[in-house]
Amino acid sequence: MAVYTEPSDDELRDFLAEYAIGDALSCKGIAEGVENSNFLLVTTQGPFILTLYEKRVDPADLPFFLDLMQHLAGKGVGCPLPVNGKDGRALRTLAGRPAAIITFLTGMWPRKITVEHCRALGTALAALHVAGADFPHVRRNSLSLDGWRSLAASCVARADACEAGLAAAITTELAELEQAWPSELPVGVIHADLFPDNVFFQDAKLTGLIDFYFACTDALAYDLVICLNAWCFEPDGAFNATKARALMRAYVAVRPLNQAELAALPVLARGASLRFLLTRLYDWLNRVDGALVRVKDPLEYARKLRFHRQVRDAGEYGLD
Ligand SMILES: Nc1ncnc2c1ncn2[C@@H]1O[C@H](COP(=O)(O)OP(=O)(O)O)[C@@H](O)[C@H]1O
Ligand SMILES: N[C@@H](CCOP(=O)(O)O)C(=O)O
Repeated sequence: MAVYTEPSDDELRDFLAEYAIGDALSCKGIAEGVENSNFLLVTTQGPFILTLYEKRVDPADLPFFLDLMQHLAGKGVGCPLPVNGKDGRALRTLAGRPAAIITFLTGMWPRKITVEHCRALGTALAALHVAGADFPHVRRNSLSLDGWRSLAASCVARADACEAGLAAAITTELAELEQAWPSELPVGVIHADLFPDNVFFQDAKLTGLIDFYFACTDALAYDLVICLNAWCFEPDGAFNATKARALMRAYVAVRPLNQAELAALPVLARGASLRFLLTRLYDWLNRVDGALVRVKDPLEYARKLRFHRQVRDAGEYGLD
């Protein structure tokens, strides 16, 4: 559950008075998510999502995220739309945090991932990359090598409290990725956090994508391996080659990978594992007292990292 900031009734009333979205009927904290405080706001015009942006979101990046949703929705990608206030602005302040209201997306995220979900995801991810090709803004990925370096520096001294040997594993991996990280791959807008809880389905049909608050400009194939990690491993940690093949093949049917991208997949997958290992480890080591949030398991990503370290080529992910 993620509610870090709870606006008072007065703050909420004054905030909603800036919008023409009907009268508020209820506003309840949402029992999901990790990064921001989210509320289901129901007005006489229907449901909306109210988000207060928290620690990992730089307020200067918010126009990028909100414009991106607008751009993608305009190209037919299912995603929420920012709601403008009476003054035409989507972004304002609530309870001392940057805040926005976005439209409510119907559907549910899948609790039990199937091969069909992975196939639909591959198609949707490629469509997102194609639709983002002419998005005019650029946002550097703050959670790539530079970000991993500083996260690792702030975590390694205490990492072995999570698992013996974790500090050494992180240090070794980071040093190797510094050498091997590819720099010549096709880049564009990536979602960068397309986990199952950010993809909605209704009756087995993918209805849309949410949570664009890590979106940035980076290697498109990196986005694909983030999904590979998040969707193609079983709860017991086993890699599911059938799900991987479905995801990968659906993606390349819309946006083929070039030879450099194919060759880079195992290294990119290691980077994607280290990225989520480090943010989870940071959150695990710095748990916020009293926050309604479920801290995710860093070791899940330590195990995925170990898996990718022994992968030789993209064939093992279902691509020849
Ligand atoms: N536009 C939306 N439509 C419907 N539900 C949403 C929408 N945005 C967020 N949610 C709900 O809020 C939850 C948390 O949102 P998310 O953006 O993933 O939060 P966080 O950025 O904190 O991880 C989602 O799992 C979903 O239940
Ligand atoms: N997906 C990340 C955490 C970010 O949470 P989300 O609710 O924004 O998807 C992880 O699993 O570590």
